[in-house]
Amino acid sequence: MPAVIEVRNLHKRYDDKVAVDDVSLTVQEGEIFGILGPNGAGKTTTVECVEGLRTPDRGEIKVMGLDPRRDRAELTGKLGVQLQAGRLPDRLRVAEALELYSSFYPRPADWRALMHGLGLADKAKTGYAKLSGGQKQRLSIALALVGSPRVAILDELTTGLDPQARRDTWELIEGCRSRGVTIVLVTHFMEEAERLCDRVALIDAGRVVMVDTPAGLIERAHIEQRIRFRPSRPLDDHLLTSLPDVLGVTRRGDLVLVNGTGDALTAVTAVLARNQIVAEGLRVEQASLEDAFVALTGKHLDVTSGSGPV
Ligand SMILES: Nc1ncnc2c1ncn2[C@@H]1O[C@H](COP(=O)(O)OP(=O)(O)OP(=O)(O)O)[C@@H](O)[C@H]1O
Repeated sequence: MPAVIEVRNLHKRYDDKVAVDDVSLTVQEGEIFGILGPNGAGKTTTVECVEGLRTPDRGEIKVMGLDPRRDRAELTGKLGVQLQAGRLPDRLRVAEALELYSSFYPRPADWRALMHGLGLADKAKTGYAKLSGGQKQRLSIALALVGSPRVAILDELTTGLDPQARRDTWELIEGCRSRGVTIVLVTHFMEEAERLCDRVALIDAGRVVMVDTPAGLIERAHIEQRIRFRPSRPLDDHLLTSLPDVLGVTRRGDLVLVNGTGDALTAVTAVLARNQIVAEGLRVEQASLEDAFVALTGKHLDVTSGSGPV
């Protein structure tokens, strides 16, 4: 598959803050490529350089063989970019915005179909300022896709959407992929990355930690078991972290989550029994992308913006 985006040794700093520190990425034609990482990892800066909105300090970027800054005019129409919130005039109505944007492109998509597909039809005559956060978000996705781009870059695709709208949006994005659109998806929703992305780049502190399929990342993190339970008495994590089969221990409320290799379950239950601790609600689960992220970076993603199950 040919590469549609190539980023080589990208560096970008803001004053004394290094935001992107030697990032290299290749996005192949027709894939959904996820960029996943915690807040402040440098995801947005990276894609803004790819979009030509920021000038890198160093490095090389090619989008469909073009330079995002020098060849900006030529890229318009081939590259769809999701607008950040609040970038439209307050009184511009949904249908007007879509019709206007579609008029900018030589081969636009059917904007009415996009409006329906994103659940905005009943808001066609509503001004931008009167839309809810989720509706603005959906409009920004529609505007990114209305030019029928070959490549779309979607930053925080479903942030602020309710579970149903999030699922609908995922379907829409899958529909785009099946029509051959290449999609770059910046997200910190693990479930979204796992469901949609063909490959994911894990980014942390301005660097690419690893690029692989979601399943490949999980495999590379060598997590074979994920055990969760509620201890009947206070439990010192060190009892578990000192076990050779345990890769990591995290807490979620009163739940203890243990990632481990093949024999972790036996080792954990033995140590709990020795300490007269009952593992209430004990479950062994399949490792997720989130577990892989923690194992590979030693960090949790910031999930304050609500990556709960949908
Ligand atoms: N215009 C700016 N001026 C100064 N610092 C900035 C600017 N934009 C981003 N930064 C800093 O650069 C780092 C990377 O930010 P960036 O927005 O690229 O990260 P991100 O991974 O997209 O984060 P988030 O998920 O929170 O959007 C952060 O420390 C951020 O505070």
